[in-house]
Amino acid sequence: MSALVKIDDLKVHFPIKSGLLFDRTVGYVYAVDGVSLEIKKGETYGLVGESGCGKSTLGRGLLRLIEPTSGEITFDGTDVRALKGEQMRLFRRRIQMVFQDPMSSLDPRQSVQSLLVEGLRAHGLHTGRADVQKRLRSTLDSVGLPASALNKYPHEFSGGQRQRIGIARALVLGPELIVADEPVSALDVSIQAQVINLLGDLQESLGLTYLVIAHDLAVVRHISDTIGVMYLGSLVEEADGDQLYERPLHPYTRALLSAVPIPDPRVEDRRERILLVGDLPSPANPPSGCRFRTRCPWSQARCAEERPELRVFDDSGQRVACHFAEEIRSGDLTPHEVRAELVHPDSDPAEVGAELIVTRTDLP
Ligand SMILES: Nc1ncnc2c1ncn2[C@@H]1O[C@H](COP(=O)(O)OP(=O)(O)OP(=O)(O)O)[C@@H](O)[C@H]1O
Repeated sequence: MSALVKIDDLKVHFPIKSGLLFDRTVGYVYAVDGVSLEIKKGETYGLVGESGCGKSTLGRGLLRLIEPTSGEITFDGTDVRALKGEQMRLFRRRIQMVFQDPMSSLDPRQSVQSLLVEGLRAHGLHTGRADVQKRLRSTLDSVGLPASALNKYPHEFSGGQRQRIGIARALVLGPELIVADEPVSALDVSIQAQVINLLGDLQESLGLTYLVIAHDLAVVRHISDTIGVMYLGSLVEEADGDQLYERPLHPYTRALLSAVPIPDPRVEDRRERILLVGDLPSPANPPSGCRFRTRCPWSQARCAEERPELRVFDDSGQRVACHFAEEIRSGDLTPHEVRAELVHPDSDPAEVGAELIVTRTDLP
């Protein structure tokens, strides 16, 4: 499969302004700080990480809703950062966004028909009443809503149905890539699966490519061909979906995975548990070297001095940005704190003084 999207060393730095007229730049928020990745045609790329790590900024930077500071973005062979005027408008039609909270992204005063027509009009696709009606009905049908929904308003629908309208609004323009930013995190768990299945069905029938942004690894697991893990503006690991779960290499990925509950108590009791304590450092003042080192139980002097590159780990194609991924995996490097007794599921994390706690029950 060829790459539909190529992002190379993308940086999005927001200036921090000060002074009476806010005319003095006193620093930067390094929201995205050198991310490179590729999204293949027809695949789903899941981007995960804690709140504030730069996922949404990356998605918006890709669409140039936020102007990147530096780096390259190629979409279907076109240099996105060089696009202007009409070319930019055409490009925007090819990529659409689906947002987290359908209620706040849909204007409550507009009927579904008017919400869908708005996009068509903005892109000059509002040609002929009969054609438009046909297009709207078939789009609604593809997201599992009846044609009668056209004359209703967002508040008349349930949360899951509203997200279907959000998806219809993106689809009506016939995009190739959909950037879905936390598409199900505002929905009840029972409804989440329905929306995720719908996204999967649409991908199959329409050949869509997705960038799905989520803070929850459980959400991206079932739909992602490739998963990228972000931490403080950087990609720390990237792998095929299954591979990432079977063999997480980066300490941060291991911590994220250990927070996902496993329904089987026999597995749940035995597995590795890494509790991340402490807040995400400020992206305005990131740690030197490896951004994760201040919360990493395996950090060494080198981690403060040298920022690890996202490098290919072995011929599986898995990539990891950690100087010591091999040593951690083989067990040659032991974590600083082993406080197994305190990470029993009933223990209160507030009692735990250590920065990070690791049990090593099922490590190699
Ligand atoms: N327009 C902006 N101006 C200044 N700082 C910003 C702006 N947008 C985002 N940031 C900062 O950039 C960092 C990354 O934010 P971003 O929203 O991309 O993270 P995220 O991982 O998507 O988190 P969330 O899931 O909470 O949206 C945060 O520290 C945020 O405060």
